Amino acid sequence: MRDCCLLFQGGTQLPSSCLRDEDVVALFEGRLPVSVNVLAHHHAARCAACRTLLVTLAHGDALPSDSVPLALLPLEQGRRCSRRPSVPDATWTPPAVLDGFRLERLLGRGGMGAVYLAQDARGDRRVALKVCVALQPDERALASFATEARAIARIQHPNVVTMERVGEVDGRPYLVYEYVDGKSLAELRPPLPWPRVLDIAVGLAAGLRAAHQCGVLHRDLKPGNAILEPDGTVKLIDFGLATFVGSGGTAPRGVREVVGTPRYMAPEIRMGESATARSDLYALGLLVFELCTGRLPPVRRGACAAFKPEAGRGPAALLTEWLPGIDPGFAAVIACCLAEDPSERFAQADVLCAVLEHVRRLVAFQRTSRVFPTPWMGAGFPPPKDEGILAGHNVF
Ligand SMILES: Nc1ncnc2c1ncn2[C@@H]1O[C@H](COP(=O)(O)OP(=O)(O)OP(=O)(O)O)[C@@H](O)[C@H]1O
Repeated sequence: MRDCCLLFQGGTQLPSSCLRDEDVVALFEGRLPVSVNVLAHHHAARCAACRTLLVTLAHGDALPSDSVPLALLPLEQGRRCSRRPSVPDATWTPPAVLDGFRLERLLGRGGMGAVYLAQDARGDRRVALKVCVALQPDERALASFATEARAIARIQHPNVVTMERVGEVDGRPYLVYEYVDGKSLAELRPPLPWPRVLDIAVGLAAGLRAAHQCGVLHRDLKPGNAILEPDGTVKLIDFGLATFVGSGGTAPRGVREVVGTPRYMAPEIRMGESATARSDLYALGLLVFELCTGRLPPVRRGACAAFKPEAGRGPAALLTEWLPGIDPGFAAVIACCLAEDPSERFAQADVLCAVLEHVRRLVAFQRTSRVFPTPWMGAGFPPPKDEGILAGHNVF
């Protein structure tokens, strides 16, 4: 039995004792005001008992009997959270030391905040710290920080950035993540060799699979929101526009909302439909197509302002035309993600992930078979020297 709680009496003081069960339930049901939500996470960051409880509940292992299932939480009803605001002109400058973290340099700045490379309080580890730098943080920015904290706290996976702490300074929320020492996919110069992109695609799909299995839709997958480490591991970041899905796999619908980055939005999202796992898979398909070819498939605007592929030239045909050496299985998988009709895409990220892994195994097998000839290989050996998985491409 945990102690009684001072946290929500007034909601402004820093919590000094543990979260009550009803407060934890309210937190997961999205009923806590954003400012109190931040305080709760702040407390949990320092309290092992509450952190364990939150993480356990977030993974759906043990729900209090009177709570609704996590998968049914009505989190964003009524909130209009369309696009991110553009970077504000006048911004707040954080102090050199923020809540014990020494800020070393700016890593990136987006619509919701600035991300710094920082040293943790003991000075022995580097972290990435995102802080809201708007002069007057509005409800949308605060909601984005709270959403990101809740989303990433649920997911523990090597292809998703890890959240280490949530806090608030001068009324501004901040988030502390593991520092991913690599390049965002937006910093790479496509086209990349397609076997390399196949590896990246497997990592992205595995990260999405982990998120979807925890009931989280990313809704803003794009090159700037994935970081590639030198060893080839890719990690999803920036869950500020995420949402939480019901058992049907569809985001709850409040007001009509168009969420995401227009360039990578699925056609149904452009038309105001709710996000699903399949809309995340569409964004993944576009991203992978762009990495392979250096451009997006040509589109024409349809009557409903949805993007439609040019007649007769679907993504698979374009990929094989632009990249004659691409594995046809890989091209078909990308094309399936890019189907205009969501029902023609893979139903779930785990299916996509399994298919991509299968394609990668086949491609590797074909290449090793050619390197190590067997009697049934016939006259085509040796194969032409080309790029490939075995050649160990390095995009850095
Ligand atoms: N954990 C991390 N490790 C290393 N770099 C990071 C990390 N998180 C973010 N960054 C860097 O900071 C940049 C901005 O991060 P992020 O996308 O989370 O901010 P944002 O304000 O939500 O941006 P946007 O509005 O463009 O999506 C990223 O593109 C990346 O370069």
